[in-house]
Amino acid sequence: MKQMSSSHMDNIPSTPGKFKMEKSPYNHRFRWHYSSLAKLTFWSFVFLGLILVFFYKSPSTTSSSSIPSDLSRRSLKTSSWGGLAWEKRVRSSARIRSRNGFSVLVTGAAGFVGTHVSVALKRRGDGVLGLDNFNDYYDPSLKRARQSLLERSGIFIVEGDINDVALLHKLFEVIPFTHVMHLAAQAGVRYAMENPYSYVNSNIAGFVNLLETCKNANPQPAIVWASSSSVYGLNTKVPFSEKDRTDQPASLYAATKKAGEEIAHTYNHIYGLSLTGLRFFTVYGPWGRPDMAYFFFTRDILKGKSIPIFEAANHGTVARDFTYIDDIVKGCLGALDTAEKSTGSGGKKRGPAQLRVFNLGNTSPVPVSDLVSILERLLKVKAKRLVMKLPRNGDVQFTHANISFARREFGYKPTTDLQTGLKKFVRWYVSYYGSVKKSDQ
Ligand SMILES: O=C(O)[C@H]1O[C@H](OP(=O)(O)OP(=O)(O)OC[C@H]2O[C@@H](n3ccc(=O)[nH]c3=O)[C@H](O)[C@@H]2O)[C@H](O)[C@@H](O)[C@H]1O
Repeated sequence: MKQMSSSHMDNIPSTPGKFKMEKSPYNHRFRWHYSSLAKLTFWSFVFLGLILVFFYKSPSTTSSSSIPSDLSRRSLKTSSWGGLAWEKRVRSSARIRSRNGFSVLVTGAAGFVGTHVSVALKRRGDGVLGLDNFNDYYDPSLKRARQSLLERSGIFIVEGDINDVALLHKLFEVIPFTHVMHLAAQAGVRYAMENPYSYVNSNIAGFVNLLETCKNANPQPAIVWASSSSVYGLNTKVPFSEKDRTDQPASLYAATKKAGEEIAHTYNHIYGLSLTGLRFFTVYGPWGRPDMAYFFFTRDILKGKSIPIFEAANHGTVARDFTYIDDIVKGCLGALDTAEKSTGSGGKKRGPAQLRVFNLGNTSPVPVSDLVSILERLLKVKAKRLVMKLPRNGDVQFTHANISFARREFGYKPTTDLQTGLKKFVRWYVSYYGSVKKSDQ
């Protein structure tokens, strides 16, 4: 904004050079007054124009957030909320319909995990309100389709951003949420090299905004949020345990999730917020993310395009502990159900509060080349494999979860193997995108 106004001002020729002296002093005075008036009018218009431009460009006139425009370019632009009808929809969506049910704010509700978790919560009678900015990191029409799915279950998704402080404040003013399921994030390991600020904006600034609102809320909600298996970074000891070091992230994505875990510690320590971080291990399934390998491999195999399969040095196997979405949903609900209440109120801590981190994985890593073989069988199409060296852009060679902690705390027990889960994914993929030709996402 500042830049715009100064460059605009630089383009206006300076008036003294243009000022033509008149012989008569009266004339002169008249000309001077006339000129001053014209100048005053002119600058008033410029000023008014700048104000108008500011309000037009501003994402929400009620927002007190001051995120630089490049950081918020994919996030705040869709914000539209407020009004009586809007409030009515919010209340109806968040209404609890079962005894001892929760009222849960689900951020990232139009996302892959967010959609599945929201439906599961609603189904058992909890009140669910979604929040999503519908950004275009991947095809927003898939997010809209998920939104329609949620609407059919009576779940309203507020269109807005976790960086919109005024919006978050308003939501907590309307609904005294008992829980927040925080799944809004900038995901994807490799994209962090392309758009690093998006990770800082969503995974750090957005998370802090949310925690600020939660800490001031009365009552404070308990928060369960999505961390990532990527925090184990370059660790070589497997399976990964929550007790292992997490100080050598291999991507900015991982670093922002790790930062989230430290930030969670701080808000728990200072304000008594109950916080549970879930380290998801490569979640896949129907309604999944098109930026993930299993998803775009399916698309490209069907199209007859070659697919890049990474391998480590000396033909080393690259493998992931792929975890099916239904197992992840069970883990999310288990974490919510065992989350203790926050202990603070109105921004003040009243006692120690719960702080937890859990691995949610499948406990059986599968090489990426085996994933491709399963897809080939399910799709009945031979893949054009292009074996490539694992790029040095954030990928790690291997992930494997130790889940004993989640099993002990809330009986987490994944039951879907990759073959079964991919079968369900492929069935969904074909029904959603129709024929091969139409699968042009
Ligand atoms: O557990 C997590 O915390 C993360 O999981 C997911 O990251 P990843 O495990 O890296 O998933 P994904 O990209 O599907 O690659 C899968 C495999 O295919 C390999 N891979 C990938 C691309 C390619 O072109 N070729 C290839 O072989 C690749 O080397 C890898 O071995 C989420 O995206 C991330 O948001 C985060 O949630």
